[in-house]
Amino acid sequence: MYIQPSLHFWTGRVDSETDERSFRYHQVINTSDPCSANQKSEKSIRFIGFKSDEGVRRNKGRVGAGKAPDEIRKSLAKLPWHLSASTSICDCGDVVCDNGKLEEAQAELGQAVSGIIQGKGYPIILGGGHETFYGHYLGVRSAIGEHVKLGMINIDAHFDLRSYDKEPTSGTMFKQILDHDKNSSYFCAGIQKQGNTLALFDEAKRHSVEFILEEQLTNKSLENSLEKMDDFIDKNDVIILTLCMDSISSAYAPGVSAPSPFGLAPDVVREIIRKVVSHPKTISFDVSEVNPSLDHSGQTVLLAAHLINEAIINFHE
Ligand SMILES: N=CN[C@@H](CCC(=O)O)C(=O)O
Ligand SMILES: [Mn+2]
Ligand SMILES: [Mn+2]
Repeated sequence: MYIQPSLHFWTGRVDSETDERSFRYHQVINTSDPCSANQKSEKSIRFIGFKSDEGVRRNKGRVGAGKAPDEIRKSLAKLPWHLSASTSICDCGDVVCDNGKLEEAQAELGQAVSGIIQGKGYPIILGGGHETFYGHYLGVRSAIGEHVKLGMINIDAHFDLRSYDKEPTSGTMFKQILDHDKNSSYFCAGIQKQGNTLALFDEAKRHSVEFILEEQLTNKSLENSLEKMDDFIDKNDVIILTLCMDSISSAYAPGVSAPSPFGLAPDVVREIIRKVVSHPKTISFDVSEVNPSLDHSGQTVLLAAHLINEAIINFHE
């Protein structure tokens, strides 16, 4: 079910009502229909929420991620706005997963994402469990057509290549896509041996997945990893980015279904995001797996908001 956008959660401190250089997100954000054509702005960032944790429930995880979009909005609202007036930012509302109908909700998210891209906007999807990514993908594929080479970059502790024979979950999206879409390819940064069985590593090999282990993604060896990502970007026509918040160390991101004691440091994730979104081939970004009900003092929500802010500041810059 689609819910119209509202400015209800976009509130915060007002340093000035007239000086644009003092503005925060809540003072610049508008609402928009996902399918409305873009206004005159050079760059149009559009949020769409995906209120679902049905994929996590089916994957036997800890539910609560469906509550993340509004919490992330509340945190983002308060951040200073660093872009010029030529960038517009709109909230396009939410898609809600009702009565466990995940496949319908993913299709609906796909329609919203596709509408945003066709209107020349850049979708930033506020998940939701990581099943958000399947809807994200559906929308992008529908907007770009089936023949375009699509590179999917996932920052995650997990491959999410599980079998969907029984049903799709938050752990199956990449297998669902790679099994059917021969023009898509997959790069995963932050993979953990603790988070994936040997069988999942075999599955990754079968699908020619490129990946970097979490232990290889330290500040010291980041350059090398970023070069590998560059090579992946070069091989594709369009890039989409997804961040599974459980890729980040549980010291910084405790509010997730599957926490990672050996997860990535936030500044490493920030560098990867900067690198990927600054590339002109990148057209969309989602942040998934924030679970506000498991969070400590909202720190995972706040970190997600700060990383989204980084993506917005660096988009095609
Ligand atoms: N999106 C998360 N997927 C992980 C969850 C792992 C877990 O719950 O332990 C996966 O299926 O591997
Ligand atoms: Mn994960
Ligand atoms: Mn995941």
